[in-house]
Amino acid sequence: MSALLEVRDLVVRVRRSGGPELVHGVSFDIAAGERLALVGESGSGKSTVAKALVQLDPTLEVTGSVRFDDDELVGASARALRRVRGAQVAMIFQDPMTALNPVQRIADQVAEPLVIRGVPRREARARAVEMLDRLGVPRAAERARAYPSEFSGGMRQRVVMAAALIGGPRLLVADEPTTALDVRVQEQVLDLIEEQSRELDLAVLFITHDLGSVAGLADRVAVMQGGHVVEERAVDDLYADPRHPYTRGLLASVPRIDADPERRLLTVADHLALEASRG
Ligand SMILES: Nc1ncnc2c1ncn2[C@@H]1O[C@H](COP(=O)(O)OP(=O)(O)OP(=O)(O)O)[C@@H](O)[C@H]1O
Repeated sequence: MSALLEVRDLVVRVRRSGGPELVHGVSFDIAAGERLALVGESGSGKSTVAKALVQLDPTLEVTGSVRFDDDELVGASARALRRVRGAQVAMIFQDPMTALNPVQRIADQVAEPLVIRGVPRREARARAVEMLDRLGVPRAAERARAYPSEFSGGMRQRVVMAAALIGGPRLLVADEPTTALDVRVQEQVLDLIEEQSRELDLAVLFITHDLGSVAGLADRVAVMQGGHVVEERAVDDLYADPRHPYTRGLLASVPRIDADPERRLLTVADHLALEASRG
Protein backbone atom coordinates (compact mmCIF):
# COMPACT_ATOMS: atom_id res chain seq x y z
CA MET A 1 0.00 0.00 0.00
CA SER A 2 1.37 3.42 -0.89
CA ALA A 3 1.62 6.13 1.76
CA LEU A 4 -0.91 8.96 1.96
CA LEU A 5 1.93 11.46 1.48
CA GLU A 6 5.14 10.57 -0.36
CA VAL A 7 7.79 13.25 -0.53
CA ARG A 8 10.81 12.48 -2.74
CA ASP A 9 13.93 14.59 -3.32
CA LEU A 10 12.14 17.80 -2.45
CA VAL A 11 14.29 20.79 -3.37
CA VAL A 12 13.17 24.33 -2.54
CA ARG A 13 14.88 27.44 -3.92
CA VAL A 14 14.18 31.12 -3.54
CA ARG A 15 12.78 32.05 -6.95
CA ARG A 16 14.67 35.31 -7.58
CA SER A 17 17.82 34.99 -9.69
CA GLY A 18 20.75 33.78 -7.64
CA GLY A 19 18.34 32.96 -4.80
CA PRO A 20 19.62 30.33 -2.36
CA GLU A 21 18.53 26.70 -2.13
CA LEU A 22 16.82 26.25 1.27
CA VAL A 23 15.90 22.54 1.16
CA HIS A 24 18.34 20.18 -0.53
CA GLY A 25 16.52 16.96 -1.41
CA VAL A 26 14.26 15.83 1.41
CA SER A 27 12.29 12.55 1.33
CA PHE A 28 9.77 11.10 3.76
CA ASP A 29 6.42 9.28 3.82
CA ILE A 30 3.36 9.61 6.02
CA ALA A 31 0.79 6.82 6.05
CA ALA A 32 -2.91 7.49 6.66
CA GLY A 33 -3.45 8.21 10.35
CA GLU A 34 0.29 8.34 11.07
CA ARG A 35 2.02 11.16 12.99
CA LEU A 36 5.45 12.31 11.83
CA ALA A 37 7.35 15.02 13.71
CA LEU A 38 9.77 17.17 11.72
CA VAL A 39 12.25 18.48 14.26
CA GLY A 40 15.20 20.85 14.00
CA GLU A 41 16.55 24.18 15.13
CA SER A 42 15.23 27.49 13.88
CA GLY A 43 16.30 28.02 10.27
CA SER A 44 16.79 24.30 9.50
CA GLY A 45 14.06 24.47 6.84
CA LYS A 46 11.08 22.82 8.57
CA SER A 47 8.51 25.48 7.68
CA THR A 48 9.89 25.71 4.16
CA VAL A 49 9.19 21.98 3.70
CA ALA A 50 5.66 22.42 5.08
CA LYS A 51 4.87 25.33 2.78
CA ALA A 52 6.39 23.55 -0.21
CA LEU A 53 4.06 20.54 0.14
CA VAL A 54 1.09 22.55 -1.10
CA GLN A 55 3.14 25.41 -2.58
CA LEU A 56 1.92 28.08 -0.21
CA ASP A 57 4.74 30.55 -0.89
CA PRO A 58 4.90 31.86 -4.47
CA THR A 59 8.44 33.25 -3.89
CA LEU A 60 9.75 29.67 -3.58
CA GLU A 61 10.45 27.28 -6.46
CA VAL A 62 9.67 23.65 -5.62
CA THR A 63 11.07 20.63 -7.49
CA GLY A 64 11.09 16.91 -6.77
CA SER A 65 7.92 14.99 -6.05
CA VAL A 66 5.09 15.35 -3.53
CA ARG A 67 2.44 12.69 -4.03
CA PHE A 68 -0.70 13.07 -1.96
CA ASP A 69 -3.18 10.22 -2.24
CA ASP A 70 -1.41 9.28 -5.49
CA ASP A 71 -1.79 12.74 -7.05
CA GLU A 72 1.40 14.64 -7.91
CA LEU A 73 1.31 18.12 -6.37
CA VAL A 74 4.62 19.48 -7.71
CA GLY A 75 3.69 21.21 -10.95
CA ALA A 76 -0.06 20.81 -10.31
CA SER A 77 -2.36 23.63 -11.46
CA ALA A 78 -3.30 26.42 -9.06
CA ARG A 79 -6.86 25.09 -9.15
CA ALA A 80 -5.83 21.55 -8.21
CA LEU A 81 -3.68 22.90 -5.38
CA ARG A 82 -6.55 25.01 -4.03
CA ARG A 83 -8.73 21.90 -3.94
CA VAL A 84 -6.12 20.03 -1.92
CA ARG A 85 -5.35 22.87 0.48
CA GLY A 86 -7.90 23.16 3.22
CA ALA A 87 -10.09 20.29 2.05
CA GLN A 88 -7.53 17.45 2.04
CA VAL A 89 -4.51 19.06 3.72
CA ALA A 90 -5.24 21.49 6.55
CA MET A 91 -2.59 23.68 8.15
CA ILE A 92 -2.29 25.36 11.52
CA PHE A 93 0.51 27.71 12.55
CA GLN A 94 2.20 29.12 15.61
CA ASP A 95 0.15 32.23 16.17
CA PRO A 96 -3.58 31.47 16.19
CA MET A 97 -4.46 35.19 16.22
CA THR A 98 -3.02 35.79 12.74
CA ALA A 99 -5.09 32.89 11.40
CA LEU A 100 -8.31 34.39 12.73
CA ASN A 101 -10.28 37.39 11.53
CA PRO A 102 -10.68 39.71 14.55
CA VAL A 103 -14.02 41.14 13.37
CA GLN A 104 -15.80 37.87 12.49
CA ARG A 105 -17.63 35.74 15.04
CA ILE A 106 -15.98 32.43 15.94
CA ALA A 107 -18.89 30.31 14.64
CA ASP A 108 -18.72 31.93 11.21
CA GLN A 109 -14.96 31.46 10.93
CA VAL A 110 -15.11 27.80 11.86
CA ALA A 111 -18.11 27.31 9.52
CA GLU A 112 -16.47 29.10 6.57
CA PRO A 113 -14.85 26.04 4.90
CA LEU A 114 -18.26 24.35 4.79
CA VAL A 115 -20.07 27.46 3.52
CA ILE A 116 -17.52 27.75 0.68
CA ARG A 117 -18.44 24.19 -0.27
CA GLY A 118 -22.12 25.07 -0.42
CA VAL A 119 -23.35 23.87 2.98
CA PRO A 120 -26.22 26.20 4.08
CA ARG A 121 -25.00 28.71 6.67
CA ARG A 122 -27.33 27.57 9.49
CA GLU A 123 -26.23 23.97 9.15
CA ALA A 124 -22.56 24.99 8.83
CA ARG A 125 -22.83 27.04 12.04
CA ALA A 126 -24.39 24.12 13.89
CA ARG A 127 -21.57 21.86 12.76
CA ALA A 128 -19.06 24.52 13.81
CA VAL A 129 -20.50 24.50 17.33
CA GLU A 130 -20.29 20.69 17.40
CA MET A 131 -16.65 20.83 16.33
CA LEU A 132 -15.81 23.49 18.95
CA ASP A 133 -17.47 21.34 21.59
CA ARG A 134 -15.51 18.30 20.42
CA LEU A 135 -12.28 20.26 20.69
CA GLY A 136 -13.01 21.20 24.29
CA VAL A 137 -14.32 24.75 24.02
CA PRO A 138 -16.62 25.05 27.05
CA ARG A 139 -20.18 26.30 26.46
CA ALA A 140 -19.47 26.08 22.74
CA ALA A 141 -22.90 27.27 21.54
CA GLU A 142 -22.63 30.48 23.54
CA ARG A 143 -18.88 31.02 23.02
CA ALA A 144 -19.27 30.58 19.25
CA ARG A 145 -20.98 33.98 19.14
CA ALA A 146 -17.87 35.68 20.58
CA TYR A 147 -14.93 37.27 18.71
CA PRO A 148 -11.32 35.97 18.79
CA SER A 149 -10.11 38.69 21.18
CA GLU A 150 -12.46 37.28 23.83
CA PHE A 151 -10.57 33.95 23.77
CA SER A 152 -7.31 32.98 25.48
CA GLY A 153 -4.36 31.83 23.34
CA GLY A 154 -5.06 28.14 23.99
CA MET A 155 -8.76 28.52 23.18
CA ARG A 156 -7.87 30.38 19.98
CA GLN A 157 -5.67 27.49 18.90
CA ARG A 158 -8.66 25.17 19.49
CA VAL A 159 -10.77 27.45 17.28
CA VAL A 160 -8.11 27.34 14.55
CA MET A 161 -8.05 23.55 14.83
CA ALA A 162 -11.85 23.41 14.61
CA ALA A 163 -11.72 25.43 11.36
CA ALA A 164 -8.91 23.20 10.07
CA LEU A 165 -10.69 19.93 10.89
CA ILE A 166 -14.29 20.78 10.02
CA GLY A 167 -13.79 19.97 6.33
CA GLY A 168 -12.55 16.46 7.17
CA PRO A 169 -8.93 16.72 5.94
CA ARG A 170 -6.75 13.59 5.77
CA LEU A 171 -3.52 15.37 6.68
CA LEU A 172 -3.00 18.10 9.27
CA VAL A 173 0.23 20.09 8.99
CA ALA A 174 0.81 21.71 12.38
CA ASP A 175 3.74 24.17 12.29
CA GLU A 176 4.87 24.99 15.86
CA PRO A 177 1.20 25.12 16.98
CA THR A 178 2.05 25.31 20.67
CA THR A 179 5.14 27.54 20.70
CA ALA A 180 3.19 30.70 21.54
CA LEU A 181 1.22 29.04 24.37
CA ASP A 182 1.78 28.57 28.11
CA VAL A 183 3.47 25.28 29.01
CA ARG A 184 0.31 23.87 30.64
CA VAL A 185 -1.82 24.75 27.61
CA GLN A 186 0.85 23.38 25.26
CA GLU A 187 0.30 19.91 26.64
CA GLN A 188 -3.46 20.16 26.24
CA VAL A 189 -3.12 21.15 22.59
CA LEU A 190 -0.62 18.32 21.93
CA ASP A 191 -3.00 15.83 23.56
CA LEU A 192 -5.84 17.19 21.48
CA ILE A 193 -3.91 16.77 18.23
CA GLU A 194 -3.06 13.19 19.13
CA GLU A 195 -6.63 12.39 20.16
CA GLN A 196 -8.11 13.84 16.97
CA SER A 197 -5.53 12.03 14.87
CA ARG A 198 -6.57 8.71 16.41
CA GLU A 199 -10.31 9.36 16.29
CA LEU A 200 -10.40 10.73 12.75
CA ASP A 201 -7.61 8.59 11.25
CA LEU A 202 -5.94 11.90 10.50
CA ALA A 203 -2.29 11.91 9.42
CA VAL A 204 -0.23 14.66 11.08
CA LEU A 205 2.99 16.40 10.10
CA PHE A 206 3.99 18.07 13.35
CA ILE A 207 6.73 20.69 13.10
CA THR A 208 8.69 21.75 16.15
CA HIS A 209 12.13 22.87 17.35
CA ASP A 210 11.46 21.01 20.62
CA LEU A 211 12.33 17.33 20.44
CA GLY A 212 11.08 17.01 24.03
CA SER A 213 7.50 17.75 23.01
CA VAL A 214 7.06 14.94 20.47
CA ALA A 215 7.45 11.83 22.63
CA GLY A 216 3.76 11.30 23.35
CA LEU A 217 2.54 12.55 20.01
CA ALA A 218 4.61 11.24 17.12
CA ASP A 219 5.06 7.73 15.72
CA ARG A 220 8.21 8.75 13.86
CA VAL A 221 10.61 11.64 13.92
CA ALA A 222 12.57 13.17 11.01
CA VAL A 223 15.41 15.41 12.16
CA MET A 224 16.31 18.38 9.92
CA GLN A 225 19.59 20.24 9.86
CA GLY A 226 20.59 22.84 7.29
CA GLY A 227 17.93 21.86 4.75
CA HIS A 228 18.59 18.09 4.98
CA VAL A 229 16.83 15.29 6.88
CA VAL A 230 19.79 13.79 8.77
CA GLU A 231 17.95 11.00 10.59
CA GLU A 232 14.46 9.49 10.46
CA ARG A 233 13.36 6.86 12.96
CA ALA A 234 10.52 5.55 15.11
CA VAL A 235 10.23 7.92 18.06
CA ASP A 236 11.22 5.38 20.75
CA ASP A 237 14.29 4.22 18.77
CA LEU A 238 15.41 7.78 18.26
CA TYR A 239 15.19 8.57 21.98
CA ALA A 240 16.90 5.31 22.96
CA ASP A 241 19.68 5.39 20.39
CA PRO A 242 20.11 8.65 18.47
CA ARG A 243 22.59 8.00 15.64
CA HIS A 244 23.38 11.36 14.14
CA PRO A 245 25.52 13.76 16.24
CA TYR A 246 23.04 16.56 15.54
CA THR A 247 20.17 14.43 16.92
CA ARG A 248 22.24 13.66 20.02
CA GLY A 249 22.82 17.38 20.43
CA LEU A 250 19.11 18.12 20.05
CA LEU A 251 18.22 15.45 22.61
CA ALA A 252 20.86 16.60 25.07
CA SER A 253 19.57 20.17 24.92
CA VAL A 254 16.02 19.12 25.87
CA PRO A 255 15.53 20.47 29.42
CA ARG A 256 15.03 17.65 31.94
CA ILE A 257 13.12 17.92 35.19
CA ASP A 258 15.80 15.86 36.98
CA ALA A 259 18.67 17.94 35.54
CA ASP A 260 21.20 19.59 37.84
CA PRO A 261 19.96 23.19 38.18
CA GLU A 262 23.57 24.37 38.46
CA ARG A 263 24.37 23.06 34.99
CA ARG A 264 23.92 25.55 32.21
CA LEU A 265 21.69 24.34 29.38
CA LEU A 266 23.98 23.61 26.43
CA THR A 267 22.92 24.49 22.90
CA VAL A 268 23.06 21.98 20.04
CA ALA A 269 26.16 23.79 18.74
CA ASP A 270 27.84 23.31 22.18
CA HIS A 271 27.12 19.58 22.03
CA LEU A 272 28.43 19.26 18.48
CA ALA A 273 31.62 21.10 19.51
CA LEU A 274 31.97 18.77 22.52
CA GLU A 275 31.54 15.69 20.32
CA ALA A 276 34.11 17.04 17.84
CA SER A 277 36.61 17.77 20.62
CA ARG A 278 36.24 14.16 21.86
CA GLY A 279 37.10 13.02 18.33
N1 LIG B 1 10.47 33.03 1.00
C1 LIG B 1 11.73 33.01 1.45
N2 LIG B 1 12.67 33.78 0.85
C2 LIG B 1 13.96 33.76 1.28
N3 LIG B 1 14.40 33.03 2.32
C3 LIG B 1 13.51 32.26 2.97
C4 LIG B 1 12.13 32.21 2.57
N4 LIG B 1 11.49 31.37 3.40
C5 LIG B 1 12.40 30.91 4.28
N5 LIG B 1 13.62 31.44 4.03
C6 LIG B 1 14.88 31.13 4.75
O1 LIG B 1 15.04 29.72 4.76
C7 LIG B 1 15.65 29.27 5.96
C8 LIG B 1 14.81 28.19 6.60
O2 LIG B 1 13.62 28.80 7.12
P1 LIG B 1 12.42 27.97 7.79
O3 LIG B 1 11.38 28.95 8.24
O4 LIG B 1 12.01 26.88 6.89
O5 LIG B 1 13.15 27.34 9.04
P2 LIG B 1 12.50 26.61 10.29
O6 LIG B 1 13.33 25.42 10.53
O7 LIG B 1 11.05 26.40 10.09
O8 LIG B 1 12.76 27.65 11.43
P3 LIG B 1 11.71 28.52 12.27
O9 LIG B 1 11.26 27.59 13.34
O10 LIG B 1 12.54 29.65 12.78
O11 LIG B 1 10.65 28.95 11.31
C9 LIG B 1 15.83 30.50 6.84
O12 LIG B 1 17.16 30.93 6.71
C10 LIG B 1 14.87 31.51 6.22
O13 LIG B 1 15.33 32.83 6.40
